[in-house]
Parts: sequence; C-alpha cells; structure tokens
Amino acid sequence: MTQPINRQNTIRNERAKARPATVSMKWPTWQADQRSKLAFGGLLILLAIGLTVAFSSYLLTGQDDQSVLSQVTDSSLRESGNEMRNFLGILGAFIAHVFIFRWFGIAALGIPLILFLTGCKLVFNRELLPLGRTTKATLFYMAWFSSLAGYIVLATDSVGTGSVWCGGLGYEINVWLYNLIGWGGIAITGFALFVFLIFFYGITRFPSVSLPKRPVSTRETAEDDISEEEDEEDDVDDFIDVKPKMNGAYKPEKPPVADVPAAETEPKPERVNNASPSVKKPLTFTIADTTPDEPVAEPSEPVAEPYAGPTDEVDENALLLHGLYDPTLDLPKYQFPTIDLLTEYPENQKAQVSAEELEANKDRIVDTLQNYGITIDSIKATIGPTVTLYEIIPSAGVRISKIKSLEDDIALSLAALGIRIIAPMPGKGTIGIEVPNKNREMVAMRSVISTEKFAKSNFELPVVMGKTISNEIFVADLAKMPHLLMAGATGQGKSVGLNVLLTSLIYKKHPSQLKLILVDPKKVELTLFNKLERHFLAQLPDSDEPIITDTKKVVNTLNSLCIEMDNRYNLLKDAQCRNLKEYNAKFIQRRLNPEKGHRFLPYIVLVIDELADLMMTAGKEVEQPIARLAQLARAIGIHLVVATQRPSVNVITGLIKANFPARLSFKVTSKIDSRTILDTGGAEQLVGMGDMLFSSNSDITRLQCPFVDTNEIEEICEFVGNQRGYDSAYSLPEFAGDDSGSSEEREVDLENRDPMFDEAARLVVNHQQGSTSLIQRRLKLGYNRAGRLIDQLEAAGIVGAFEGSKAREVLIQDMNALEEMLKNMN
Ligand SMILES: Nc1ncnc2c1ncn2[C@@H]1O[C@H](COP(=O)(O)OP(=O)(O)OP(=O)(O)O)[C@@H](O)[C@H]1O
Repeated sequence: MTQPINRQNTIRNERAKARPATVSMKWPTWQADQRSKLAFGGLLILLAIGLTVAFSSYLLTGQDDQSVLSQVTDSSLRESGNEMRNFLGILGAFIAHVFIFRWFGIAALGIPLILFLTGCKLVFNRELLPLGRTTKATLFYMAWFSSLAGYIVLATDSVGTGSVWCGGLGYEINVWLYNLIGWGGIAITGFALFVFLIFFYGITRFPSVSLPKRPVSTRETAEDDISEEEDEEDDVDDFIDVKPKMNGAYKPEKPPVADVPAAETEPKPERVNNASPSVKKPLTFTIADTTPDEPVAEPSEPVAEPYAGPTDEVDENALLLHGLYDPTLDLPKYQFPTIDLLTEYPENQKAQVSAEELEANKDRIVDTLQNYGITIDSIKATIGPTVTLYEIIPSAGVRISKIKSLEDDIALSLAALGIRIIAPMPGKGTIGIEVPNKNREMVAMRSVISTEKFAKSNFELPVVMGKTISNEIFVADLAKMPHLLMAGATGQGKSVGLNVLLTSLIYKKHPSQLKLILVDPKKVELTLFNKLERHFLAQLPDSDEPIITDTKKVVNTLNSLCIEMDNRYNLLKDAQCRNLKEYNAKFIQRRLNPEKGHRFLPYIVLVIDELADLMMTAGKEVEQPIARLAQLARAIGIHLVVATQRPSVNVITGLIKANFPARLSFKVTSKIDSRTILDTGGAEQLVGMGDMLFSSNSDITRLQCPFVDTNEIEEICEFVGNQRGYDSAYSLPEFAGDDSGSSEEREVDLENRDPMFDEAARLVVNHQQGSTSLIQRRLKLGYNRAGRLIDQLEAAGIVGAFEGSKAREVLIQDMNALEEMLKNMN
C-alpha cells in the first residue's frame, strides 16, 4: 500500500519541475522612432516624384540626351548639364537611362509607384493600396511587360525605336529565348503570366459559364420591399469600391502561444481494477493518477472560419484587391500581454498531502462507515489542489442515501470542515468523499495561463476557470455559457475570480475583438481596469468614467446595450446570418457592405460586480434589461457575467436565474444560498480562498480558482494601457434616461428642421419602421443627428412616441399623405 504513495510523491516532484515559459517581446528601437520614419517616408515620396518626372521626361527627350550622356566623361559637367533636355538634368537623364533603356523599358514607371506607396505608408500611416501585394504584382508586371515588349521589338526588328518599350532586360531575354526555342518564346512569356495569376490570386478553378455576371444578393428573396431590393443592387456596385479599414501593414502580434512549452507528460501509475462486488475480498486502496491528460481535447470550434454560405457570392473583386478584412489592423502594433507580467510563485505552494494523512483519512472513512454497518470493497484517493477525493465502491446492497446521510458523521470523525459527499459520482459508479487538504495548493494564474490547453484554446471567449480535482486545467468558453452568474460570501474569492476571468480574456483577445463593460457599484474592485479604456472598454457616449459605478448610469448602460443588441440583430438579419460568428466571418470575407452600416462586431462582455446593490436601489429597472439581454443576446455576441455576495431570491430573481444557465459559486453561508445559486447544496461546504463549484448543463465541477493579485492586474493593465489605443472607448448607442428627459419632454423646434427631415420622413414611411438606426444607416448619419431627426418626426406627428428599445410606430401610412404633409410644412 505504501508503493502507490511513493509513486505519487515522485509524480508530484516531477510535475514540480514543469516551469511556465516567459515570453517577452521587444520591438526594434528604430521602428519606434517616428521621426526617422517620417524623414525616410518623405524621402521616398520625393524620390518617387523625381523618378516619375525623370522617366516621363526621358520618354520625350531620351534620344537627344543619350549622345550627351555618352560624352559626359569627356566634357565638363557644367557643359553637359547645359545640353541636357531632361527636366532633372544629368542625374535624371542618367537614372532614367539606366532604368528605362538598360533595364525595364517603360515598365520602370512601376518603381516610383512602389516608392510612393511606401512613403505614404510611413508618413501618413495609411496604405493607399495593400503595399505587400502591390509591390509583388508591380515587380512581376514590370519584368513581364518588358519581356513581352522585347518579343514584339525583336519580332518587328525595331530595336532602334522600340528600346524604350522593352528596355535591355526584355530585349536580352527574348534574344536568349529566340536562340533557345525560336519564336516559341512568346509561349513561355504567356505561361509565366498564367502561373503568376494562379498563385497570386489563389485561383483554384475557373468560373463556370453559368455564374451570374455579378453577385446577386440573397436579400432579394427576403420580405423587404422593392426599394430595398434596389438598394441591395446598389450595394453590390458600392461593394467593389469599399476601402479596407487598414491603417498600417504591420502584422498584429499573436498571443504568446508559440513560446509556451507543452506541459510535461508523466508516466501514469497503474490503476487497480477494483470493481469487485464481493464482500469477502480484501479492501483495496489506491491513489489515483492525478496527472492531467495532456493534451486535453477541447470541443473545438474553428476560429473565424470563412463562412461559405450556400447561396451568397463573395465579391471576388474586393477580395482580390484587398484580401480578407483583418480587424486587428485597427491597432496593428498591439502587443498581447506577456506571461512574465504574472508573478511566478515558488513550487512549495503545491498541495502537500503526506502518505500518513492519506492513510489516516482512509482508515477513518472506512471505520466510520463500518460503525454504521456499511462495508466497502475498495477506496481510491485522488489528490487535488484543495481537496482530496476518496472514491469508494460500497459492497452490494448498500443504499447510497445511507452514505449520504452520514456526511456530518464522517466530517466529525475526520475532524475536518468542508467534507462533501457526491453520491453517486456522475458516470463513475462510485461514491466520492471530498476531504480538504491540510496544506492546500495555491494555483497561480501564471501557471494556468502558460499551459498549452489555455494558450492553444480556440474557444471564442476562453476563460481559465481553475484546476479540477484531478489537477486538470479547466478552460471554459464564455461565449457558450453564454452568461455566467457568480456568487460567494464576502472574502471567499469572488473578486479574484472576476479578475481571473477578465485576465483570461485580455490575454487571448485583441482589442478589436472584445469590449468590456465593467459595472462596479462597490467602486473599488474593478478600478484597476480603467487603464484599458481606449483598448477594451465600452461606454455611453457622454460618460466620463470608464468603470460604471453610479446606479442611474448602470440603468442607462443596460438599456443602451439593449439598443446595441437590437441594432446587431438588424445587421444580422440584413446579412442573413444566424449568429455573430457567421456575421463576422462574412464581413471578413468582404461580403457585407460597410457603406450600409455593416461593421466588424466585437464581442461585448458585461461584468457586474455586485448585483445585490443594484437590485436594492433600482430593482425592476435593472432586472428587466438584464433578463432581456440574457434571453436574447447570446447570438449577437453580448455576454453577461453577474456576481453577487448575497445569492438570495430577491437578488437572483426567478427571471434572472432562468436566463443564466452557467453558475459559479464560491463558499456561501447557508445551504439555502447554495440552492439559490446552484439549485443544489454543496457550496456551503466549500473551504474558501477560491474553492468553487461550477455548474453548467447540470454538471457540477469542483474547481480551485487560480489566484491573481492586484499588482499583477495593475501590471497587465499598464502594459496594455501604455500602448497605442483607439481615440476613445468603444461607444455604445445613446440612451436618454429619465434624468436627461425622455424624448417627449425634449423641446423640438419644427421651425428649424434638419435639412434631411423630408428624406428621413420618406424613409420611415416607406419602410413603416420608425427606428433611429434605420435613419442612421440609410442616410449615413451619426447617432445623435439621427436621434434628433426622429424627435422632429415625432413632433411632426409622423412617428409615435418612444417605446424603449422597440421601433416607434409610424403614424402616416402612405407616401401620398406624407408628401401632402411635407408640402404644407414647407
Ligand atoms: N483563488 C484563490 N487562491 C488563493 N487565495 C485566494 C483565492 N481567491 C481569494 N483568495 C484569498 O481570499 C481573499 C479574499 O478574496 P476576494 O477579495 O476575491 O474575496 P471577495 O469574495 O471578493 O470578497 P468581497 O466580496 O468582500 O470583495 C484574497 O485576498 C486572497 O487572499
């Protein structure tokens, strides 16, 4: 019996050797020096202009200048300079001569084009055309055109006048090809173009004859009216002109996954088969292998896999011209936080359960059960970070409920708090007794973030929840939960838990992909995150504090989020997508037209640190938008994480609870609280300091939450906050709360109508939909102006009163009546 315990210790020592990797990334200093960039970029633009002038001039005056050039060494510079007809004198004539006459011919004009684009990129941080692709294509076409022209010049024997077309390069290539295969050289030139087109544009097949000449929108089948269809046709034309939102060409840094080593795999101790029902057999006691199975297969979801709709057509032209849309190019130089921002804790903080402790606990469990006439066949121990799980197989005929009722007696005999009995263990055919370790392991955030399981997780919103009883790293996808309710008495690890969740997301997501709304009525818990304002935070347009602490503002923000939700649903409906992932994939493939309001939609995670406080002060005003969001927001990428220290029924109401399928509970004070949050007891038995139960899809898992300290959060936020961010926080739709006066109360002066008033009126009547976002999208106006317009339409009696986040009723039914009305007003 001692042998397994020794083996266990060896395993523990071996595991202790695994060290997380440190990843640090530095930019070369010259890249950071803006002044050098500007100066160099300016020089390139100047060169580009100079070369264009010199080359163009050479095309007109080249022949005259050639004779002068050939004598330039014989006469003085001054004399030759006077004779030069090139606009840029000897130098211009000489460079143009080399580039045009000796090398590329007229195709040399591609050189100033490349210089100009590079210069603009450096000076204005703007790509007029995708730089990499344009450079490659230009260089190829220069060589190819020169070669083609060389063939023609050779074939027509016009080398005297035609040299400027093909240059020396094109001519020599063709002379060489002629010697090799005679006039068949043109086939090689043609084939070179064919191969280039295939590889450059990634052509895998040629369009079949039946393909429509241009993309046809599937919207034509939708219920929208005729004018909408016409708009869609226009969309297609606009589509080709859509400029990519690329401000730079530096590739974004990827999360530091590649540098993270795989966790060491360890030899597994043998398991003893202990499933014998016989009472007579001697009792077996084994210690389970707690080695995490590496790599643990995660339910995989492809990330941003291009959507291949059955009926849509990709706009191949836009795609070929700009490539796939890359949202991370908003902040091209953004660097993900590095692992070394997290503290490395010494290894002696690993769980220390001695062989004696294990033996003693086992004996006490067996004795206690025997005192009540319960015999068992085998017992197996699994040492976790916080508790050790003893799994027993009772002898045949023992009632499970009898063991369950002995919870307190076993706790008494073990003299330990926090005994939890799981009878039966789901899917295992055993009964589990969790006994807290005397010395528990602190699970450092650094040790879990650096695991391959988290680093390589391809979840949409991966959150590392902690370590399971068998020492596996537990990573969950917040996007699938899709909302999380969190409870725990004060001081049991809730705030640390929220910090862990936020840290996980920040380590994995680029600011363009994720926005956070942080609500902190306690005013102190989440303040550290305000440094992320211009990277990850979202807020109301007029808000002055990035972390929301004021109840009134919370209500406005929740309602604004409902409007964002409705707007997103409209966009999804327009794009015929079922969820955010499909929508974004379609946007990335440039199938959605930004001119029509389509945009890349980041995930929005709303975190509320203390719901009890809000429910007390605002009650229904908070409950209803939360419930509405929780019911509907999953498909459009808005996810809620709501925490409370008082999981009573007047805080976690039926309405809220029903819409939060994933629940997490730290230690709570009573069994009733545990039932309120988890629908079962057990959370009152936890031992605090991040010991928690996670319930999802009716599975309950006991986990040890990782620990992340406030100074680590501070470092991470500083690291992100010090980088270049957006100009401001992500702006949520405006929501006018009661205090700023509802739309009815605001004074509207119909004498000073907006110039777009008539157009807006026609739009809402035509669509019979009084929505600000419709006006905003169709008339391409800002939210504020669209809001003012809708107020004016209301005052004029064209649309009805404000009805929360629903569209207003349109009071005029047909266009003739409207035109009559507009005529009178004007
Ligand atoms: N996962 C953890 N691992 C180790 N220790 C932890 C863990 N979580 C919390 N603790 C310890 O418990 C203390 C209290 O945690 P925390 O501040 O998260 O509690 P809380 O539930 O948010 O309390 P309150 O509701 O009063 O804010 C921490 O300072 C830390 O010492």
